[in-house]
Amino acid sequence: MHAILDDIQPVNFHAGEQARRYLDTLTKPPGSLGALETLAIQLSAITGELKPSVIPPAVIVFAADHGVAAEGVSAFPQAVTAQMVANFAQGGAAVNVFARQIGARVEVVDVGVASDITAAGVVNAKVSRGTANMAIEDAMQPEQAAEAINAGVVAVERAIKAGAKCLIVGEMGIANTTASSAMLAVLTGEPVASLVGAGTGIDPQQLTLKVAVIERAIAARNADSQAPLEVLTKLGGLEIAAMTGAYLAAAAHRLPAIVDGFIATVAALTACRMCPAVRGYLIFGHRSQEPGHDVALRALDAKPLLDMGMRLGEGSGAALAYPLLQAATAMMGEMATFTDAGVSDKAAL
Ligand SMILES: Cc1cc2ncn([C@H]3O[C@H](COP(=O)(O)O)[C@@H](O)[C@H]3O)c2cc1C
Ligand SMILES: O=C(O)c1cccnc1
Repeated sequence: MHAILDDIQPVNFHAGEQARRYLDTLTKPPGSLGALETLAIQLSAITGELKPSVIPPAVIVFAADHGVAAEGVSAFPQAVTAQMVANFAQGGAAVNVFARQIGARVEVVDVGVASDITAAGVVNAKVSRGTANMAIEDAMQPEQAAEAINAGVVAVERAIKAGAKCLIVGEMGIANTTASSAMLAVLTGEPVASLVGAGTGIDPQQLTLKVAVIERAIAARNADSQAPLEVLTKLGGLEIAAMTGAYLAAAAHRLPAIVDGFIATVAALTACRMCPAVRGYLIFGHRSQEPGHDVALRALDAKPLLDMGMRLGEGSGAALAYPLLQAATAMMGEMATFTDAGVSDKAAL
């Protein structure tokens, strides 16, 4: 993991500036394509290329279970994690559908599902059978968190070898909004009640219990808010650690990564706290309805591309946003310049 941190360089500011200047030579009023222009500049800064490609995208879903599910913090039983892994493997989940739309394969990586996974095609990188219950003990041991981070790094490097030019990571893990909320409260210092949401759809009574469980876990684990790895280890999850590793690897390999919803953004915040240069490689796909997502986005000074009222995870919102990146790169690659098209620019009037 230290090796990957050493490999991360800031995005190429100079390449971004070149893209900004080139955009104003294209046949449109300067700045008229708005956020698409900002996106094109960022993609040039990430890749160092004036006309980069984001094709093909890779979708990787990390799955793991959470000991804290035993506290009754989710609307669904823990067994759903493994059942959804089988569904991903069969191509039937929302993220499979959206991945097919964008021409991406979905790789499913088991980093810590609590039961044996028999579904074909699932990558076995199981670190343990779920985390420990953070209300009672540290969710992970430091070596487990490191192993899960490394599973994320390895998965991204596998995707790059297969030709990936853009990364979308998602997650599946019943009770992972509880783990993410606990991490976020410690990392930002915001009150737990201000960022906890309904996750899979718990009722108000269960929500009160969820807040209490998280507050109890935070007090008992006593993680140092300035030590992101410790926060991840004591309060996080194996799939959240793998996602953190995936964002670190994307940055190290200068690969644009589209961040999904609440859980993904907490992993992204963790990666950025570990290495602030990661931030430049991240594009935020959508705004989740989970209240903590706004807190996490603010902590990263991030503005998501889409606002669809979604609250699913799996990488679904990031996959939906991907065509906007394609549009940004196509604009750079295919639009005529004022000179090429013989269109008068403002300066020529
Ligand atoms: C069928 C089903 C499919 C899902 N796909 C993603 N999640 C999402 O819901 C879970 C987090 O919510 P909580 O913390 O309330 O358990 C995660 O697994 C997340 O990816 C799902 C949840 C369910 C039930
Ligand atoms: O935004 C998310 O990632 C999310 C929200 C609720 C449940 N699962 C995931």
